[in-house]
Amino acid sequence: MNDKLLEIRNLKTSFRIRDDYYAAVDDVSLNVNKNEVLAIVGESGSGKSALAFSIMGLHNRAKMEGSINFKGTNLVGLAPGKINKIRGKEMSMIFQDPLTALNPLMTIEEQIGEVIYLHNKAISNRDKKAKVIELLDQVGIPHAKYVCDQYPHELSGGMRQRVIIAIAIANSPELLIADEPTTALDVTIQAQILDLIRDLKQKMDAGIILITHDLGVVAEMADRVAVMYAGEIVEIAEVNTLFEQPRHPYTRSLLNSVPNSDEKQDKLHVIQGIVPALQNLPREGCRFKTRIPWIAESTHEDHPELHEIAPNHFVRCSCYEHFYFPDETEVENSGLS
Ligand SMILES: Nc1ncnc2c1ncn2[C@@H]1O[C@H](COP(=O)(O)OP(=O)(O)OP(=O)(O)O)[C@@H](O)[C@H]1O
Repeated sequence: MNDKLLEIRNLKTSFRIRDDYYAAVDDVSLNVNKNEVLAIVGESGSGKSALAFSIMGLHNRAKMEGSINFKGTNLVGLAPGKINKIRGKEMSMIFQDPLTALNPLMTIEEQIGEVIYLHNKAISNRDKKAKVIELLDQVGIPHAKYVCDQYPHELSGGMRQRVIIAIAIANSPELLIADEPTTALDVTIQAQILDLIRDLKQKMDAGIILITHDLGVVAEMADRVAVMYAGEIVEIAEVNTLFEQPRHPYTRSLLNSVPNSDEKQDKLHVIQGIVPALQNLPREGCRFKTRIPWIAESTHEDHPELHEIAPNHFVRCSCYEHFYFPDETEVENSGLS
């Protein structure tokens, strides 16, 4: 049986800034299988949302190259009419911020009902309402009939996020993209929402792309993890491998930034700096080079590629073989402190 749902090859998504195009997603290749959670992690600005929006066909003016094969159809360059038929039905997205994703002027029933109707115009009002109530029940919203007539501002943050999830799963999508689905929520609600997503994966056999800053969530939810830096995937591996044997300097830095790490206290835990702005990204050589200047130039590849260093474990650039966390003198000497 072929479990492959999504196959992305050499995807490059570029935005026009003034007179030029700059890639926010660069040479990304990955697969997502049915009944699998692929987590995508990386700092702010690394291109996670740009990748998610590329898959969903939501970038109106970006230039897209490469391919996004979803169940045998290449979505890159697909006519808007065709992608609209897929989006919201076969693939859907849980957005970061429930307040901006919901229409403040429509009731909950109208919003969920609209998505159901869009992909099934023959449905009767009665069946549509029954389906809305069933979905609200499914995402754990109590008093579903009453909530149907409420507006988004009348619900708590956790309840609004559940509505967003109800909308995303209304047509039983095979691929679900969740972009920071729990960032705005408190810890208890967060756990409930994650349970819900896990449930969807199992019950609907869905493939899930989970974008998050939270490595605790990754450890709990993901089957595989892709680490993005400056638009590129720098490491991709099964979740246990990634946590137990991280190889790329950036992955090692991300993991060391988790409190209570076991790494020795006399070493710097976190690599300084931030992802450069899109126009200033280094486009030649190893993009992480400037953040680890104590590592010899000669250890980087001129054209870093992803290498399969063990089955299903890919790392970009050979610098990982020579990487170590520096002591403070080395950082001072390198001018980074
Ligand atoms: N529509 C756009 N036009 C121009 N630049 C954009 C656009 N969308 C994103 N970018 C730029 O692309 C880069 C990647 O942004 P993206 O939002 O994908 O990062 P991210 O990893 O999702 O960050 P966050 O975790 O903060 O959401 C950033 O430099 C961002 O400024």
